[in-house]
Amino acid sequence: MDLVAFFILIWPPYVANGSAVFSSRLKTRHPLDFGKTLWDGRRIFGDGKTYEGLAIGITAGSTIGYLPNLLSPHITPLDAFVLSTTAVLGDLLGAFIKRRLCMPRGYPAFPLDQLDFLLTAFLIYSLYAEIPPIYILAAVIITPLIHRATNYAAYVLKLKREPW
Ligand SMILES: CC(C)=CCC/C(C)=C/CC/C(C)=C/CC/C(C)=C/COC[C@@H](COP(=O)(O)O)OC/C=C(\C)CC/C=C(\C)CC/C=C(\C)CCC=C(C)C
Ligand SMILES: Nc1ccn([C@@H]2O[C@H](COP(=O)(O)OP(=O)(O)OP(=O)(O)O)[C@@H](O)[C@H]2O)c(=O)n1
Ligand SMILES: [Mg+2]
Repeated sequence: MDLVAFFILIWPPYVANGSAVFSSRLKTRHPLDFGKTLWDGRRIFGDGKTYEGLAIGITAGSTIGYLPNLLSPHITPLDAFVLSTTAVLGDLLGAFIKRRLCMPRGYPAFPLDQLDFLLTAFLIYSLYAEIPPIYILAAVIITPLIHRATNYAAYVLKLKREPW
């Protein structure tokens, strides 16, 4: 397993998902679903998914997420954009599923919260590029542990309302 290639692949989705929480510091935010509910009376995505979070996640993931390639080129800027955009969309899909399961915003849903963004990014990326299966296995094992640590850090920094 090429550890550098592995890191370079998971970094754009990590940055995209991790940086979206910085939107919580903004004065005004706009929910992606405009507050609308579906047939079940539940919000489409909920207040935790905003245009601002989406924009920060895609921008940071495509830029900061690409930076390691300046030292060791493995993926293109377009790849970093695809991996970041699909990561934030995967997080959105996770929220959509949680709302359909009647879980309120912030309710813990293991392993959906931990893996929705990464597996969505990997799935879409693998439609046009190859991801070694061992990378997927390694990512599925380490990401929930890192997610726990980063979410706790985000909670301490008052970026998140829950420590999970
Ligand atoms: C590396 C190992 C083994 C452990 C990490 C230990 C640790 C405590 C790291 C702390 C990193 C840190 C200082 C984080 C600051 C707070 C922060 C931004 C947390 C982001 O976490 C939020 C969480 C939301 O997830 P959810 O929506 O699913 O609930 O995102 C989880 C993110 C990941 C699992 C990916 C891992 C993310 C990182 C390693 C850091 C993300 C990088 C950035 C945010 C880049 C900085 C961006 C800007 C705009 C400055
Ligand atoms: N597209 C996004 C993603 C995240 N966030 C911000 O980042 C925080 C943490 O994201 P996450 O943990 O995914 O949201 P939750 O509040 O846990 O909500 P959900 O139950 O819908 O996942 C959100 O509360 C929100 O402030 C955002 O504004 N827009
Ligand atoms: Mg969450």
